[in-house]
Amino acid sequence: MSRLETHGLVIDVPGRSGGDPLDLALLPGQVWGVLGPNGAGKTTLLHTLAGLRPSRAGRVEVDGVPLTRLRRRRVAQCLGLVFQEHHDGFPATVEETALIGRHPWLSPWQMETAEDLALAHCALARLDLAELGGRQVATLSGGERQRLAIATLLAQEPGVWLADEPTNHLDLHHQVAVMRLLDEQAAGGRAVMMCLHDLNLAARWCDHLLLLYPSGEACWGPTDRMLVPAALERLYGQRLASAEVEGSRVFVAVP
Ligand SMILES: Nc1ncnc2c1ncn2[C@@H]1O[C@H](COP(=O)(O)OP(=O)(O)OP(=O)(O)O)[C@@H](O)[C@H]1O
Repeated sequence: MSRLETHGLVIDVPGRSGGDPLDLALLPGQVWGVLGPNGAGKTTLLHTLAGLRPSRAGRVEVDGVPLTRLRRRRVAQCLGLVFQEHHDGFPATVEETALIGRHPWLSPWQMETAEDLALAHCALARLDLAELGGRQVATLSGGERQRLAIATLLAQEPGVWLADEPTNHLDLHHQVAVMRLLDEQAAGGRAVMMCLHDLNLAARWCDHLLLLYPSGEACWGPTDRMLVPAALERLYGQRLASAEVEGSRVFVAVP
């Protein structure tokens, strides 16, 4: 189980002069949603948290240790990232791709063990991909490809899940299944942060929200304190109507 913290973190969004410093604590058991309009910096934030991009100021810490001091292998054991776009570098099957999730746990040149294979199969089955193990990834549909990315992270077993629009390309059933999976990960002591465009998924599944404005302004806190219609309307530059449905707040954009 890992704890991810930022101290005075200013993400490096090209062309943006400033940005509120972020002092976040993503704790085991928490599910954070990152909301903001296109270009606000959500992906940049996730990539910065994963150590894939330098920050402009401040630092990211995993379990109290600056990310920059950790070896990449250790980072990959602690943090897992579902990318918004999937680029397949070389031809691979679904099973081989899920097994990549086990690489942070193997020594250099070590072959995957039967246990690694079992974990990959279990992850594929959890994402309804058991039947597709032998298929080339390039032949998958968009939703299948997205579920494979999540299955690969499940096989990786990181303490912190960073997911960039995890419901991209997914039908309604699989959207709920993936949100339930992320919720279970948190219930099992992992920490989850995801970028979302769907306010209703954020309201239903996230216990904390970070609102990123295009200016670089940011605010964060428990979901019930952040789902203020006026603040959300300012965030998106969009009028919203809201209602309570089965105990959840639901938002609809009003043309
Ligand atoms: N390599 C780059 N060169 C120039 N501009 C970049 C680069 N990477 C990101 N940007 C810009 O930084 C801004 C933030 O991008 P980012 O992908 O973090 O936004 P986002 O909030 O995730 O958006 P979306 O909701 O569209 O996914 C955007 O305006 C984007 O065009």
